[in-house]
Amino acid sequence: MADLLNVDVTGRVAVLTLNRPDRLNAIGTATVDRLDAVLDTLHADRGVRALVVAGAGRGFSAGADLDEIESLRTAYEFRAFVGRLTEVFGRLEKFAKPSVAAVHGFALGGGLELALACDLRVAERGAKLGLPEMKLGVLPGAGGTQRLPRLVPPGIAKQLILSGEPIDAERAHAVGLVNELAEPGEVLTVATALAARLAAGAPLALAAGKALVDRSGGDLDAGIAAERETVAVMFTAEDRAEGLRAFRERRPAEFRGA
Ligand SMILES: CCCCCCCCCCCCC/C=C/C(=O)SCCNC(=O)CCNC(=O)[C@H](O)C(C)(C)COP(=O)(O)OP(=O)(O)OC[C@H]1O[C@@H](n2cnc3c(N)ncnc32)[C@H](O)[C@@H]1OP(=O)(O)O
Repeated sequence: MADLLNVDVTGRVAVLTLNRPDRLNAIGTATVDRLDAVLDTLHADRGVRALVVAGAGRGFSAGADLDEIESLRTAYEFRAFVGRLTEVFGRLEKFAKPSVAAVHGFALGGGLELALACDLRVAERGAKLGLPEMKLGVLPGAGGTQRLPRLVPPGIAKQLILSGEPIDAERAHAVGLVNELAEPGEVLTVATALAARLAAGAPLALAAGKALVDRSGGDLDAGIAAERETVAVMFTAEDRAEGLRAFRERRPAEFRGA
C-alpha cells in the first residue's frame, strides 16, 4: 500500500504529504496512526526544526474518511474514531517544532481541522476552506469548534460551522485563518520558505513561544508570569549567548538547541 503520509526532509524542514489522492486525502485512523509515528521520528531528529503539512493531488484534504465512518457501528466506535483524530491533531499542535499547513484546492472538515492544528497556514488563491459537517447532520469533531474561534472572530467561526459552507483562501486570509496567500501552484514553495524562516529560530525559544501563545487565552497575569519565568530560564541557554554573538559579529545565528 502506498505510504499514506510521505515525508521529505530538505535542510531543516520536513514536508509531510497526505498521500491518498484517489480519496482526496481523506483522513482515517490509518493516516493519523502514520502521522503519530512520523512525529515520533521527527521529534528525535535534531536536524529537523520545522514541518510543512501538505496534500497530494487535487487538494489538501476532503476531511475525515467517510468510508471508515460509514463502517462504524456504535457511538462508542465513533467516539474512538473521533478521539484518535483529536489525540494526534493535538499532538501536532503541541509539537515542539513549528508546523505550516500548505493548503491547495480544498481543506474541508477534518482536513481543515488538521490545518487548524498546525501553527500557521498558507493557502493557494481560490482554495476552499470549510467545515461541511453540518451538511452531514453533525458537527466538526476533531477540534474545529474550539480552534477556529481562537483564530477568527466568533461570528465568522459560527458562520462556517453553522452554514457548513466554505470560504475561499482570500477571505480566509482576510479574517486571519490563513497567514499567507500563494499563487496557484506555489503553495508548497511559499509554505516551505515560511517554515525555513521559522526553522532558523532557536529550538527552545520556538517550543516555548508556541506554548506561551497557545495559553494566551487564559489569565493575563498568570500568562505574563509564565512568560517571565520562561524567559528568565532561557538566559542560561547557550543559544541566548549565540544570538547576541551573531548580532555583534553581523552574521546569522547558528542555534544548536542548547
Ligand atoms: C456516514 C456519514 C456520517 C456523517 C459523519 C461525518 C462527520 C463525523 C464528525 C466527526 C469526525 C471527525 C471530524 C471530521 C469530520 C469530517 O471531516 S466529515 C467529512 C467532511 N468532508 C466533506 O464533507 C467533504 C466531502 N467531499 C466533497 O464534498 C467532495 O468530494 C469535494 C471535496 C467537494 C470534491 O468533489 P468532486 O470534485 O466532485 O469529487 P468527488 O467525486 O466528490 O470525490 C472524489 C472521490 O473522493 C471520495 N471522497 C471525497 N471526500 C471524501 C471523504 N471525506 N472521505 C472518503 N472519500 C471521500 C469520493 O467519494 C469520490 O470517490 P469515488 O466516488 O469512489 O470516486
